[in-house]
Amino acid sequence: MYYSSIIQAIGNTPLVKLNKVTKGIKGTILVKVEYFNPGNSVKDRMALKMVEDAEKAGILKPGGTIIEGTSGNTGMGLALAAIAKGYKCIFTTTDKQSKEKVDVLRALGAEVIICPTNVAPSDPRSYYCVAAKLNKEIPNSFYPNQYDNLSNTAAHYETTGPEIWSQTEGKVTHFAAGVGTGGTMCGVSKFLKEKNSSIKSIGIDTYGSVFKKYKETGVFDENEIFPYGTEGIGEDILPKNVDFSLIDQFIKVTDKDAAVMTRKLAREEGLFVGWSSGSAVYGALEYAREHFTDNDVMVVILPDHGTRYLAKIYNDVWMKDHGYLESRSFATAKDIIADQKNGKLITIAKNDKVAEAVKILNGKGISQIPVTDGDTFVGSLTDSKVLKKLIENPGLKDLTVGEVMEAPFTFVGLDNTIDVLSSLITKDNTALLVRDEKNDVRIITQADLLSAMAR
Ligand SMILES: N[C@@H](CCSC[C@H](N)C(=O)O)C(=O)O
Repeated sequence: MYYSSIIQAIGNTPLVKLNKVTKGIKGTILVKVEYFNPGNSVKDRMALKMVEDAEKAGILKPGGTIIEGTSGNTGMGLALAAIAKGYKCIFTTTDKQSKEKVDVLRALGAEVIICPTNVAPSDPRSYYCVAAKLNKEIPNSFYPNQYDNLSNTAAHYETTGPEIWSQTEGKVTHFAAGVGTGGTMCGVSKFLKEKNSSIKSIGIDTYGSVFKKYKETGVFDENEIFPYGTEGIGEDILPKNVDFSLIDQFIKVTDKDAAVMTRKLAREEGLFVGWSSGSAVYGALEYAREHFTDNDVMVVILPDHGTRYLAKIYNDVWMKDHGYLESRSFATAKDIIADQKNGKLITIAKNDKVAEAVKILNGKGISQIPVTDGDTFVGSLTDSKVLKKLIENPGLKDLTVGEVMEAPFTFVGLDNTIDVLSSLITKDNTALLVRDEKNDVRIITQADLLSAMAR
């Protein structure tokens, strides 16, 4: 048996269990290793579909030129489709993307124009605008526009989703993927949720991108936008392929946590993957650590291959220059809880009275307390906020904790370093929770961080 062209080898990628980085986490975490596609990324699937749908619609004609704005991987997929079908390619990309990606695009015969990263999407210099302008100027050209072209979502609805369903024999309970154009996330989620509506979808976002805030508030907040390093996920626009109703929640992952996890995937699991794979696994494990039972099965998409990041995250000098590999060792959450005198977590039940909570806060000399409902952490109380509310309304003490509580404290990983932990403590999130090696939940407060820094 043989394929008549390399593009027929797209899809049917393997599903592999994670064994080491999941230590202490319940359930099963499986990764779909998309670098097995011929262009070494998940984007081959949608690139081929966008080209074939355009051909069917008569938008892409023989001898035509494909013009696309890409962080690299979609370009690779389009270039393969173009070679198989006889089209030319011009890609615009940004100056933050790795040199290896640009080199591969050029090796596949494409023309590549590098545009500035730090300009607004509507700026004529942006890679979106330059691609759109070239499309207007060049006769017989086709601009797929992967962000708003729904063939992108359809490709994953037709291929990636069904593969995951059959590879897990319908046992998948959760799906996690980085969100950039939104096509992978939403195509797979749509398919899986149609099969079993209780399947949860976790979108992985970056700091500097608008998705998480938009999902939680419905507001497109420009203050969320700033330059970030992670390539291929996160956005400063709302692509039409992102259907927020198909994504149950977003988790943001820092560039550093993603980079460090990517290297762990290579060294501990033998998965030589790209930077956004680290984001996806880091975020997925954060979710699983907090929510999973033994029966849960999560599938996480690993979008691309490590060769694209050899000069970046797989290079120790680059990692140190970016503060991702510390030459001096920073304390981690694990060190901080090991130094706590009394490790036992004090909690209050959601149905207890506020008066009882105040008694515990005073009696134990603590400033904040997590609120539970059975085994679940559903909220939090902080002494200064409770005091302020009681001054405004003394009758509040007879209400239940559930009626006055704030959002639950954020869960962190045992290996999070003090710099990451301190960035997560804010006036709205005054403490952090972490599961220790025995799976008991422990609390880390600002006072713990201060004493760790003093040491
Ligand atoms: N804004 C992102 C890229 C979004 S998705 C693009 C896609 N992965 C591609 O291969 O073209 C970034 O900052 O990288």
